[in-house]
Amino acid sequence: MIEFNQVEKKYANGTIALQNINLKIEQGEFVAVIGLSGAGKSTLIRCINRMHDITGGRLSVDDVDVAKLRGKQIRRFRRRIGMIFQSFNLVTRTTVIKNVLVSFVPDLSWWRKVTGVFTTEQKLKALEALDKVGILDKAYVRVDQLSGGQQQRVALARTLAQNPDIILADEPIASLDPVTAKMVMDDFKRINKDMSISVIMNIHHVEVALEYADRIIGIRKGEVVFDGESNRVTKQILDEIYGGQVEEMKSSAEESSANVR
Ligand SMILES: Nc1ncnc2c1ncn2[C@@H]1O[C@H](COP(=O)(O)OP(=O)(O)OP(=O)(O)O)[C@@H](O)[C@H]1O
Repeated sequence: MIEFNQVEKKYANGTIALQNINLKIEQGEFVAVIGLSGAGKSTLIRCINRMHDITGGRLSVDDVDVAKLRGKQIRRFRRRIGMIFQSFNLVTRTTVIKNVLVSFVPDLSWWRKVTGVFTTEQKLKALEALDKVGILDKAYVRVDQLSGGQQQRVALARTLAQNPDIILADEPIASLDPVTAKMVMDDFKRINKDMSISVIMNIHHVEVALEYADRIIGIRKGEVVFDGESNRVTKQILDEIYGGQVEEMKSSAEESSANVR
């Protein structure tokens, strides 16, 4: 379980990005974090794996106080938490399978690190992860020959290969067209349900968030203003989260999906 207890995050320049955050996220939940740009969504999910240090309160993952982890402990802790970014973060000039195998580098003996020789078991695990996201046939294709959606699936496979308990996803579909975005969201949903991996996703597309996530956390100016099941989210709640800008956002989203078509 991920637990935020009166968490605060103040950046060095004095910006208070999060305050009074109290949340409990059980293993296996699919949570979407929504809110306006600058509301604190990225900060919230990046505190979970210590990409950002909190400045107040307590944040724990399975009773481990995240702020107290040091050196090797942080690296070990992060092995349990996959991270997916909008920009995929892949090495595009090499093959898909090599990108997935990267997740095993921390486990390699020093000579394997130097020679870049992976074990047969690791190669099989990498192929298995690619199969789980439906791109096994692309294993030996160079990443720069894949579409954006396929690249995001490679990133997802790389994360799956590390066998995580939690996947943090920071705007994973922001640079994808609506059809591809849906396929990637289907992957997240399947992984969440079949493997009981918690998914905590920061997402701008409200309709997608409501369709896929079981739980919505609405953030406004660094504070949680809504926390509940997706099917409880009303227009009034969205107005509270987005400060009455929902209609405006919907029409600009419709415009951009019309452009894609
Ligand atoms: N490294 C940083 N240093 C100082 N302030 C920061 C830093 N990162 C973010 N902030 C500020 O913290 C607040 C929350 O930012 P954050 O990126 O978490 O918002 P967000 O909801 O994810 O926004 P977006 O949807 O645009 O990504 C904003 O006011 C932002 O300007």
